[in-house]
Amino acid sequence: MTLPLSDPSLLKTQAYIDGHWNEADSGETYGVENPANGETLADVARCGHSETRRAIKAAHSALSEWRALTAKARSAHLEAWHDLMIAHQGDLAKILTAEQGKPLAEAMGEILYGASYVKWFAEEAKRIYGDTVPSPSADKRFVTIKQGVGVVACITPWNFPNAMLARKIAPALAAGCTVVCKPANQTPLSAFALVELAARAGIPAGVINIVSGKTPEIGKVLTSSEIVRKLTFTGSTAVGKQLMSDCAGTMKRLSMELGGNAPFIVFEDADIDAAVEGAMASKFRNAGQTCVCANRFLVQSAVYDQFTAALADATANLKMGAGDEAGVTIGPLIDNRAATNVRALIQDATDQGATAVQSGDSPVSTANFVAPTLLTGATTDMRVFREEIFGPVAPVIRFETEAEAIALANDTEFGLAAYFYSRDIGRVWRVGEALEFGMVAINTGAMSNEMAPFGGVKESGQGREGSKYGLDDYLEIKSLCMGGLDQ
Ligand SMILES: NC(=O)c1ccc[n+]([C@@H]2O[C@H](COP(=O)([O-])OP(=O)(O)OC[C@H]3O[C@@H](n4cnc5c(N)ncnc54)[C@H](O)[C@@H]3O)[C@@H](O)[C@H]2O)c1
Ligand SMILES: O=C[C@H](O)CS(=O)(=O)O
Repeated sequence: MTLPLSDPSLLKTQAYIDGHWNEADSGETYGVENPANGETLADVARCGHSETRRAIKAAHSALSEWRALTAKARSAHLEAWHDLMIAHQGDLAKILTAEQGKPLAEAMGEILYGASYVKWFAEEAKRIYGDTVPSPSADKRFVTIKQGVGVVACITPWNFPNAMLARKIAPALAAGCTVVCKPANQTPLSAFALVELAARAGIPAGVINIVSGKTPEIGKVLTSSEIVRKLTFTGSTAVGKQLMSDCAGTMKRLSMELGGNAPFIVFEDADIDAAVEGAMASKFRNAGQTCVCANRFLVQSAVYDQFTAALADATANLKMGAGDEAGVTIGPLIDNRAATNVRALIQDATDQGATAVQSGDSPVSTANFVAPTLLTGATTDMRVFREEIFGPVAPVIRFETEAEAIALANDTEFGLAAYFYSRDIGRVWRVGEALEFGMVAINTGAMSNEMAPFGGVKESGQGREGSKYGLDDYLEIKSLCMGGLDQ
C-alpha cells in the first residue's frame, strides 16, 4: 500500500544500524497493518539477537566522539533535527495515522509534541551544570561534573510512536549518550521516519540505532548487555516489572513510564461545563488509548445526574471512523485484541448493573472499533475501576464526601495522572496534596507538555521525562577532589 507522502523516502522498513538501513540478517519481515481497515502498510525487517548486538556495538563505538562534542554542538544537531520534524510534520502525521489509527489532527499534534521535546533538550543540553563544593580541608578542592551515562536502550509503546521516542532520544543525546531503540511492532514506521530525519540532521552514524521484530530476543540482548548502561522504558506496568528484573544483573540505570488508572473527580462546587470539556479532552484523546486518560469518573452526588447527562450529550458529538477521514474524532483501537478487551470490560460492568450509554456514529463494522461508551451506575466492584481501560469507555461512580473521593481515587496500585474540578481554594490544596499521583490536573483535562515533569509514582513508574528534571536520568554525577594544594 502506498501512502500519499510528499517525501516517500521517509517510509523506511529496515533496521538502522551504524548509519545504514539494513534488512534483517535472516531476511525475515513482519507486516505492519492499518488498524482502521486491516490493510498491510509495509513489510518490516524482523530483527533479533545479531542485529541488536551490532546496534549496541555501533552505539558504543560512536559514544566517545559524541560525548566529546561540546554541549553547543550537540544542541545544534538537536535543533536541526527539530526543524526537520516541523518541516515534515505532514508526512510524519500521515505515517502515524496510517499505522496507529489516531485522527490526523491528533497525529499532527503528536508530531509537534514530539518536536517540542527535541527543542527543549536542545536548550537544556547547554545547561548541564556541576558544582564547586566548599572544601573540608585547606589542601583539597572539590568540584562535581555531570557526564552522560553511556549507551542507552530505549523501548517505546505504540500509542504515541513519535512523541514517546523523541521524549527519550532527545535527552539521551543532549546528555552525551548514544541509543539503541526498539519501537512497538505495531508502529515502527513512525520511529523509522523520525530516525531518518535525525540522520538528515547530521547526527553521526552510530549515535542513534533502531531495531524491531523479535521482541523477546531484542529485549534479552538489551537488558543483559554490560555495554548498555541504562534502560528507559515506556509501556505497561507488567512489562516494565519484567524489564526491571532483567536489568538487575547488569545494574542498569532505569526510567520507567508505565500504566495508569486516572481518577477524574467532579466536586459539587465544580464548573460543570468546564468539567465536561475537560472530561472529553482527557477521556477520548487517541480513542482513550493514553496512559493519562481519565479511567474512573468520580462525581459527587449533588451533581451526578447533571454531569452525566452533559457528558452523554458531548460524547454523542464524537465521530468514529478511520483517522484519515475528514471530521473523525475517534479512530480504531490498535488491534482486535485491544478492542475485544475493552468490550469485555463493558460487558463485565453491565453484567454487574451498570448502564452502557453508547453514542457517536453507529459502530463501524471493522473489528477494531469500539463506540464511545458511558457507564452510569458504575461501582468499585467492576473491572473498569481497577484496570486500565485503554479505550473510549467512561465509567461514572457516585460519591458523597471529599474524604470518600480521595480514598476512592487513591485506591489503586497506579499513580500516574489524576484530575479534579473544584472552585474551592481550600479543597484544591487539600485534594491536590492528598492524591497519590505523579501529575495532578486541577480544573483542566490537559496537562502534558515538555516543560513540566512527566511521570508517575507507585506502579506507574519511576523517573521524569521532560522539564528541568528530564536530563537527570541520563547523567552521572562525578566528584573530583584535587589534593596537595598546601605543597
Ligand atoms: N507512562 C507513560 O508515559 C506511558 C506512555 C504511553 C503508554 N504507556 C503505557 O503503555 C501501555 C500500552 O502500550 P503497549 O501496549 O505498547 O505496552 P507494552 O508494555 O505491551 O509494550 C511496550 C513496548 O515494550 C515492548 N516489549 C514488550 N515485552 C518486551 C520484552 N520482553 N522485552 C523488550 N521489549 C518488550 C513492546 O514491544 C513495546 O515496544 C499502557 O499500559 C500505557 O499506560 C505509558
Ligand atoms: O500515553 C502516554 C503519553 O505520555 C500521553 S501524553 O501525550 O504525554 O499526555
